[in-house]
Amino acid sequence: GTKWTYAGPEGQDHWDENYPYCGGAFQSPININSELMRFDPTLRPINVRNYNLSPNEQLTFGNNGHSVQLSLPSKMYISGLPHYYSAAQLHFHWGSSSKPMGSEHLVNNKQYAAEMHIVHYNSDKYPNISMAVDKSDGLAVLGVLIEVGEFNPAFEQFLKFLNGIKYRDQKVQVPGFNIRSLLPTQLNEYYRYDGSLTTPPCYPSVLWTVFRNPVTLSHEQYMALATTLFSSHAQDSVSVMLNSNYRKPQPMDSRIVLVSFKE
Ligand SMILES: NS(=O)(=O)c1cc(-c2ccccc2)cc(-c2ccccc2)c1
Ligand SMILES: [Zn+2]
Repeated sequence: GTKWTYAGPEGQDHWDENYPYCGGAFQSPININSELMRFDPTLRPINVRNYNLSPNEQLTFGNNGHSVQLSLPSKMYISGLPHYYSAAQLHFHWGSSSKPMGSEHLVNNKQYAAEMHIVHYNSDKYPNISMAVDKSDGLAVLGVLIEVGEFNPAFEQFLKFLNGIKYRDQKVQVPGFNIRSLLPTQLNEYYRYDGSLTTPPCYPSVLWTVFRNPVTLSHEQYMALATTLFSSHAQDSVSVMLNSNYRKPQPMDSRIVLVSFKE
């Protein structure tokens, strides 16, 4: 597709000029506001399956110019949702060194330092993610809010490779590890709503699950994520830093947020 950025002439306020869904309904992210929450006792804990990957498995960790993403094998899946959803990839959104606030979802107007998304597709109905990405019941994304605090050894298992993917389209292979260790302890406490991809083409195809409890990165880990990467290619004459890669909160329209916990 055409180029898009988070700021400037191809920035998020212009995405709808080339990607009409970005100006449509059911967009993500949102500000998850207490007034719009409704407790739903039917919301089951999220079950993650085959997330404990062997170190013999190699995962591709790459800089796609808009984020860093880790490819995930489709044998990983989640249940406890209306369908089984198989994993495809995980990636991040973050702020900058001067502004350590770059999460996409806000909770009662609080923006966190960063956010991790684990993208899954409805493998009951679609053979692969490309067939699922633009279907209303196609995707399920797990959102994990990230705040600066304790050092996180789980994240270190791939953050230590960041220097190998400083520039756009660079990739490295990283040994598999337990992806469950990236998630918060309680997978039974989360926010649920119908939304979209938070990047172009913004298809309204995502069943969002944002966990209530954040995980932490140390200040050094956060700064590594926020200051190492470029959105430009290694050979480009002009280097462009990759940071503040988050979309602003979108209109709720008639949506409410279902909540799996009482208080
Ligand atoms: N933020 S997100 O979860 O809505 C998201 C999902 C997918 C996605 C990926 C595969 C299949 C289907 C959807 C890709 C991105 C993305 C992030 C940075 C750069 C380009 C694309 C972002
Ligand atoms: Zn994302």
